[in-house]
Amino acid sequence: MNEDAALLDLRRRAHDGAPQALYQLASALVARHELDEAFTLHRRAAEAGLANAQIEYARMLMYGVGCDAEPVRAAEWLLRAESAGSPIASYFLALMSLGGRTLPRDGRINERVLRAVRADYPPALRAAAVHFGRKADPADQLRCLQLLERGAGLGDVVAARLLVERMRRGEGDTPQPEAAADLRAQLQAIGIGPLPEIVVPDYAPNASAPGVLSMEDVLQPVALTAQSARPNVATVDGLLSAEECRLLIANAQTHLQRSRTVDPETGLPFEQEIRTSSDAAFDAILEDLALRCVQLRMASAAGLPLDHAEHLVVLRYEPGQEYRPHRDYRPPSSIERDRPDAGNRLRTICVYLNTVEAGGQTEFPVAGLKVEPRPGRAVVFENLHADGTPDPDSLHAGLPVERGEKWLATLWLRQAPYRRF
Ligand SMILES: O=C(O)CCC(=O)C(=O)O
Ligand SMILES: [Fe+2]
Repeated sequence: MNEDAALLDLRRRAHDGAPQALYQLASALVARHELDEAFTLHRRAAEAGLANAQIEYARMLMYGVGCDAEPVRAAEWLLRAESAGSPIASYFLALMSLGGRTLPRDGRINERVLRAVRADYPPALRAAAVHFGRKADPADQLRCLQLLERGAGLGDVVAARLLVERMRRGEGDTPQPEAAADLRAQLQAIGIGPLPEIVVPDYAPNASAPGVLSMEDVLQPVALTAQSARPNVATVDGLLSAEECRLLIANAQTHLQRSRTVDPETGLPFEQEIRTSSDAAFDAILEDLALRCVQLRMASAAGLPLDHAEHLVVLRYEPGQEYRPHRDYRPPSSIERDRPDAGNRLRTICVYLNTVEAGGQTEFPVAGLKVEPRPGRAVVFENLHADGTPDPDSLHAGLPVERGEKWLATLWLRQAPYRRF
């Protein structure tokens, strides 16, 4: 059956309003980006009590897909699905609660993640694996491996890639080069190549007790080292673990495109020679719990709540590629087009994700400062003066990569909330 005939068939079956048929039709319409109709159909199936539809409807409300974002209503629908027994609803409630805006950060976050882990929901397995992977206790390291294995076994390609790296390197257990090579070959067969070699020598393991899942660990304060007062630049080593760096790269690889910048005249994005990297911008709807945790860690190192952040961007520079001197604050025309209430870009945090063979430093010419890329290291800087006006001294550049490649994760944080949850 071709696509249109399949859709026609779904329409015919949904005609009498059976919730499962409405849900299936709505899901097919989402895949075809026919979002307004999908939204209405998911709502009807949700109202008829179908838990999967309640979750999809809630997700559309959460992210503002096919509608205006209404996180409070999204949470209400998730609570309904959760009380009907859905562990996936619990997972999304945990994801929302961690943001701390729509739902409180209470003791239920971990309980909810655990419920989704026990139900073998792959995104929950992945997030829990990355969490336990940051704990020093050998039992937690083993737990991380087991969770990655479960996820990989259920078809989670990112979990499989993280697992390969651990097995090859003997992270968390003795090295298993043959099993790693087997799994790598399976991934290669579906077109997925190896991740860069990443070691973070100096990251601080999570401080929470061994064996305990404590997702709020990502909010722990970190001590920054001042590098310059004018402009205000600080760094912290080992903010992200090797696994978190790999997670970002693995997620970004499938979404890379040529980087663009904003035209100061029109406020519209365009390609130009100032920025020659490729990047992946993570739309809110691409964000899962593991990615959200990494972003929370970054925002909290930058001293601001995650809801001040624009979308996460992961950049890849190849030899010769660079980001020429620029400032991150945006021209008024561009702010007007994109959430003016959130104000301008107050602060930037960039985390280096891999070892660059040569080049690729972040340079702040006014301070005469060059920050060396090193996996897990973050650089945080102010783009505005204390009174909120643009600080031209915040000029900075990603120097050309000379050898190897450079992967970088950036969050631009606005003066006021930008995200809805
Ligand atoms: O590549 C770098 O080191 C700097 C990146 C940067 O300036 C940005 O993402 O805004
Ligand atoms: Fe920048």
